[in-house]
Amino acid sequence: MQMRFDGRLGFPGGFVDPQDGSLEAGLNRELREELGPGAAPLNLDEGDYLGARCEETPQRLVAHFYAKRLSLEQLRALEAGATNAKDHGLEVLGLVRVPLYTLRDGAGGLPTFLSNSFVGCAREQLLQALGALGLVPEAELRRADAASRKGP
Ligand SMILES: O=c1[nH]cnc2c1ncn2[C@@H]1O[C@H](COP(=O)(O)OP(=O)(O)O)[C@@H](O)[C@H]1O
Repeated sequence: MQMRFDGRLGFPGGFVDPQDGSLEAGLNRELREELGPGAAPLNLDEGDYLGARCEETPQRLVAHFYAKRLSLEQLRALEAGATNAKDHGLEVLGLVRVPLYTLRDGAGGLPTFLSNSFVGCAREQLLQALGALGLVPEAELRRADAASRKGP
């Protein structure tokens, strides 16, 4: 995920421009702007689509969500290039890895990460992506979600 200019966590992405031609073209343009030219090989397509959520506040919008599983080498290359991205230091303050585990105290790791502030529906999107990509078992996701709502 990324730390945004407003101090909240969110996903790389943004508004589609009329010139983009398609949702995926807009998404891939935004990824290059926020993650740098290293994002070009990612080339997300319709097969990576996970669904849409609607938002009424602070503005009415439909948030389309895509997720793609990367190899560790691909992730490292992205991270290494991200500080050269056009938006780095402006809209994007840095990339963050998400802890995919829960520590023995039942709170450290994913539950504590989920207690951060997220923009829009990004928290729900994160849980959806971790399940859909098979990165965290569904039962563990539900436990982490519940533990993070309980607080310290
Ligand atoms: O990662 C995300 N997941 C879901 N919604 C998001 C995410 N990032 C931004 N949004 C939503 O998109 C809208 C615009 O976001 P942003 O603040 O980045 O654009 P802006 O700079 O044009 O205001 C906000 O309503 C926000 O809730």
